[in-house]
Amino acid sequence: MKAKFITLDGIDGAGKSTNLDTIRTWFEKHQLPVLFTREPGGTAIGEALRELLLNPATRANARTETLMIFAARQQHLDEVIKPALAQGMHVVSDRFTDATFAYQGGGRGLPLPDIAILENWVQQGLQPDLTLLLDVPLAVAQQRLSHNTSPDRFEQLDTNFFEHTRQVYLDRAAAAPQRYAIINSSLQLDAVAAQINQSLAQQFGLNP
Ligand SMILES: Nc1ncnc2c1ncn2[C@@H]1O[C@H](COP(=O)(O)OP(=O)(O)O)[C@@H](O)[C@H]1O
Ligand SMILES: Cc1cn([C@H]2C[C@H](O)[C@@H](COP(=O)(O)OP(=O)(O)O)O2)c(=O)[nH]c1=O
Repeated sequence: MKAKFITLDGIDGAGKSTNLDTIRTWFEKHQLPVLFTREPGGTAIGEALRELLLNPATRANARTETLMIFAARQQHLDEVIKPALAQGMHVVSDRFTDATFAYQGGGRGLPLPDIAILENWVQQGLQPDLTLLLDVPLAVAQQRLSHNTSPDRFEQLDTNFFEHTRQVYLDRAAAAPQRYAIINSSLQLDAVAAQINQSLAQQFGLNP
């Protein structure tokens, strides 16, 4: 079986961290070799850039921020993702380029075609086989994050920012439905897990 590249994305508070366990359990159950990684991050350079990106004291403008994210992504692809896929390991990345279109494009307002230029330059056509898009209305995400006492630089942003972010995710999923599974993440955890398991099973041609 050709190794698959799967990404997990969605606005802050959509439930990515929580549902990573569901994905781990699914791969264990089916005894498939898998590497879990994340963006920004996944390499020493990427984690150092992540620190900068998420630090509320950092004042990168939207273009600087985008270049830092793609710098981290280039290293992540070359050092981690492509070698793992070449060795037959499936890769699950907690966030990938959809987040840049959604946050830097939708949220910060950078033109989406500018982001697509960097995407092409860095990825050279490599795209995820499947993107699990955890979708929740903003009010649900905000309610779920309300206990968070130390929000990072992005989590401090306002409702307007996240409305646009969510909309870009949904637009991208609508434009390429074969690549995306939109997961209704406002449901109870077991119902969210069932949708994720179903999408993974379909991608691999296995039982949920
Ligand atoms: N389906 C769900 N129902 C109720 N609460 C949830 C659900 N999914 C996640 N949560 C809670 O919402 C909060 C944010 O979830 P988290 O997984 O950290 O989101 P993200 O990583 O996408 O920011 C956590 O407190 C988590 O326990
Ligand atoms: C990958 C990526 C992340 N981000 C932002 C979204 C998140 O708010 C933040 C960190 O990601 P996240 O994985 O949500 O971290 P945590 O679960 O620890 O809060 O980085 C972008 O703005 N653009 C990107 O391309």
